[in-house]
Amino acid sequence: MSPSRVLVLNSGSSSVKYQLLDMRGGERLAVGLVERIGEETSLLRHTPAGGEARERTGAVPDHDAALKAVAAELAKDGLGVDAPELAAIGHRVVHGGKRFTEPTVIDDAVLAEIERLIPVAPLHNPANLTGIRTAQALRPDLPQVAVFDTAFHTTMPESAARYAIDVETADRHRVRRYGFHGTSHAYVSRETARLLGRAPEDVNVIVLHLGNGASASAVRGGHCVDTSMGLTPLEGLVMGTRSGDMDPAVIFHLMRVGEMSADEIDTLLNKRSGLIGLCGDNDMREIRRRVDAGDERARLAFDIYIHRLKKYIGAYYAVLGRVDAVAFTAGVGENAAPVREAAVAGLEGLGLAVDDELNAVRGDGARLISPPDARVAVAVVPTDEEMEIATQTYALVNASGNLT
Ligand SMILES: Nc1ncnc2c1ncn2[C@@H]1O[C@H](COP(=O)(O)OP(=O)(O)O)[C@@H](O)[C@H]1O
Ligand SMILES: CC(=O)OP(=O)(O)O
Ligand SMILES: [Mg+2]
Repeated sequence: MSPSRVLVLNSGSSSVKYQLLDMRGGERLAVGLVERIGEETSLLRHTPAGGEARERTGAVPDHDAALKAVAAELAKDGLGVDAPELAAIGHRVVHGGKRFTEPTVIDDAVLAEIERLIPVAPLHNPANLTGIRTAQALRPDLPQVAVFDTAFHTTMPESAARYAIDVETADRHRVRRYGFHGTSHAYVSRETARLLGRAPEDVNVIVLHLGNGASASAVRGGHCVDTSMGLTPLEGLVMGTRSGDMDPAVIFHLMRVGEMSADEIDTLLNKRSGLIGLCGDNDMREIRRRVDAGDERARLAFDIYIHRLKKYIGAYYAVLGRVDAVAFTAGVGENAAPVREAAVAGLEGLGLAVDDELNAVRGDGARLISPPDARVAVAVVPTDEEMEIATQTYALVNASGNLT
């Protein structure tokens, strides 16, 4: 039988999430993550199918070491990357620029392009590259496939993708809005249509991907028509550590009056802003705990986060004209009922409402949280970037005869 396993690596700025899947039966053989890479207290959590989770703490200095540790854990369960059943390794790559609109088998030219795009995804593309190079070293014979966060957004019309700046300057430097989290927006918009019992072509959805990074998208009939992230994953919503939208003149002001360098401002806006900059915490669980305890700074941070989210719901409602569903996903969207409640509060005029009891239910699958008679469905739809990457990777290696 031809090999049917796919290993998926989702390398973030300080973490790696991974899954080993058997695509013939759609079975998850192992899932895990390595967190706090580069710190003394890195954590590896590995869960084989049907088995107990194993945790290890201790310094994991970089992504290369993280992947080697992952490979060692897989080997303990007889699922080592040297297994002949492995068909391919699929990688989440955050920035694919304009060139990559589809999943792509990685060769030297693809690697060079991902590297060239580092300045516009400084937190993500370097980690993605390390993941690819380490995986290539472990299995040089296997196809390695890149699935790009930007791909789903390449259908955005020019009116949404262009900034209103001088066209020649923008084109010379490839300045435009690319959008990110596309694998998640694609998967969640499709799953939302399925939840409604309708074909994706017939459904307009606003997807709110609220993780540590966060973005919104307007999806019309299965195609993205607008999204909140731009040239880089800094634009748009308030995030864990990123500012999202602001007047670009803030940067010149900080340079001229604050005497800060471009690099200092880059770090400020990407790593010391958003929720952590506003209140010192970027985890929504901790922020809610502080809000409930009467902490004013946490309250203000929460209110700013919600205000921005609400503005995007309104904007994308106008972009789409008709909205069938609003879907909440990722760590915050799937778990934080108070965020969902506050984001939709007061939007009854748009046909949007949340049922308090349904919203409070904790569950694993996709579910509606709007009242049964609501004009627009509000849903919690868990994302599964790893499964989507595995599906696309497996389809590509089968189609291109790359299976060994
Ligand atoms: N039970 C929960 N309640 C509220 N927020 C949560 C919960 N679990 C996770 N989160 C939030 O989700 C975030 C992580 O989301 P995730 O989608 O995993 O992000 P990323 O992929 O960017 O690392 C955490 O920082 C935290 O704010
Ligand atoms: C693009 C992006 O912001 O990704 P993440 O949410 O994983 O940081
Ligand atoms: Mg994520």
